[in-house]
Amino acid sequence: MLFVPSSPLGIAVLLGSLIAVAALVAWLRWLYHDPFPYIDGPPTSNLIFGHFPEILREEVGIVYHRWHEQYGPVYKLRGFMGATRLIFSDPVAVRHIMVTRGYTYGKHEGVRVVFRWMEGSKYGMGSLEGDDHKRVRKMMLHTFTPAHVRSLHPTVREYADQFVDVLFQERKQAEHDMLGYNRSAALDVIGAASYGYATGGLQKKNTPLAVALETIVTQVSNDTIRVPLPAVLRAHFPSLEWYLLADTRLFHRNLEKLRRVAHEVLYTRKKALGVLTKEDEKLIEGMGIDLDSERVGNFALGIDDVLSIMLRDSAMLDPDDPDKLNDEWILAQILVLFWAGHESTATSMTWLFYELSRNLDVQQKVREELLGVGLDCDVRTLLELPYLNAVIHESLRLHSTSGQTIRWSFADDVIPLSTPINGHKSIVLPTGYETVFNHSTLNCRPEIWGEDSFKFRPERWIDMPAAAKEDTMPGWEGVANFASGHRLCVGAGFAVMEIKEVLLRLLTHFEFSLPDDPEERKIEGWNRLLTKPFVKREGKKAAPRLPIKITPLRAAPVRA
Ligand code: HEM
Repeated sequence: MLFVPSSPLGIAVLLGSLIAVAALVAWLRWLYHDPFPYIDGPPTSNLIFGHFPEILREEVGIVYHRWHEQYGPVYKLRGFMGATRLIFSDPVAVRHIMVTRGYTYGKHEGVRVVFRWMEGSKYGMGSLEGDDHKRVRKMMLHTFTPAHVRSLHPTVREYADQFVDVLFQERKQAEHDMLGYNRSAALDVIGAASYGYATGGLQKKNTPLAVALETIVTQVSNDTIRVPLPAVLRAHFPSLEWYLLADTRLFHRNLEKLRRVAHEVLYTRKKALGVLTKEDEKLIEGMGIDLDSERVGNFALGIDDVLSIMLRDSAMLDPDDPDKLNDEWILAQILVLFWAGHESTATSMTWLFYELSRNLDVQQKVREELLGVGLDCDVRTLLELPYLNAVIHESLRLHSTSGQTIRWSFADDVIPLSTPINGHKSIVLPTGYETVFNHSTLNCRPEIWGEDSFKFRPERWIDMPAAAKEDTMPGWEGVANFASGHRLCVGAGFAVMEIKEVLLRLLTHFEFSLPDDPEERKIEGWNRLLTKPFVKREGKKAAPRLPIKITPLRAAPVRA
């Protein structure tokens, strides 16, 4: 039986003893447990947190570049309590782990916990592994084929037009927060394209849905910007999940808002498709959901939004077909799409506007290409514009919003290497080790992109160096941002189409430049679940934002 002291002294003695035992375990592990003595790595003296404090001290990615330069494509770091983690940028090793060995590597339970929190259940794609992940992914891939993505283009165009209108309405402001606009736009787009749900974010910022999403992001990511204790505890003691959020009630309230929206869109669709059951009707009544609400009224049968395809696919399967997903599963994927489909696109788009505002010559060059095809250009033409493509790839290369991919070994394995390390042609990796792929390191390897690999120079994608053409690093079109293998982002094509359409409309109407105040121009990238821009003088605990000056280049369009 656990002895729980009641006096303050007793509690202090208990805590002190626990810390002493933890430190002893860490120290012993540190001294005696290193399965990779032939692999180098930077020293650290932090027994409990290993290299975490050093990683969090500098802007995202910086320290990894230094270590990569010093220790090469494979090195080791220490994690919590002396655990060893391996960092890879060797293409053969990365391909083996991310692509070839598939589900031998996956997400650590502590990471899956966070996905389960945010996706509101255990069925969301982000937290699934193995066969469960396979069947949901199969369904998702079917909804994001290139042809279907192109068919969603008119919806994206509608919101890109709204974006232009909002910027004209607010043009008198001296400065605009580009991150805020992009978030609203991306949320509107994903809501409409996925479920015909009008989130209304562009027209009325801070809608309850947007606020709920933002509050959850801030809550979940707050622990990773201070000392990494809660994040580390979560990773090692996932069963403590609810105790590790500062305000679980607030979290729950916001999650309920998201789940309610998910129910609204699911049952509106089911009604429209004629597959609403008696049980569904009871549930809707119990939740007080109005299926004829204006927000979801956008939908009409025949619009192939993502959810309709999921429901139709599922309806066609036999009840005992293992690929058939019941409502609980589909509800979870609705939340997955809200998360996966808006924050990452909005943040990537924001970094792109940052680069274009710092590089006005590039902005002008891409504007001329866009003016050349005109606002009515069809989606295929838009997707093939070479300079637009180069600009987006270059910004993604320099700014990976997800920062890194971490995979945990679920079984013993032997990892091949392209270049031996201290005579070892491969690494014997036991079960239960963390392998880390820092996107920025993978994207900016000087051996692939040359000495100026940290510079924004879109032309490098037009006249690609031979090493880049021959590069075998897995990823999406030469960048690591969208992960790879069986977890490659299913929405990458959609995200890029959306960014292209937004650029087409925004750059042909406005010029974007850095603010006049030099202090407002100093931007840093810190982790807030994703790598977001922060104004340097406000620090990394402030709200992320990107101040930008917007100047109209022509009169506001008159809409019919
Ligand atoms: C520039 C924008 C985007 C970036 C950088 C991005 C990045 C990523 C990354 C790194 C992953 C892998 C996460 C992991 O390892 O678990 C991922 C997965 C995913 N993304 Fe994206 N994403 C973007 C846009 C989108 C959009 C617009 C959608 C939907 C329309 C989307 C849907 C998904 C889904 C469903 C997954 C889960 C895939 C799986 O687990 O198999 N993403 N994304």
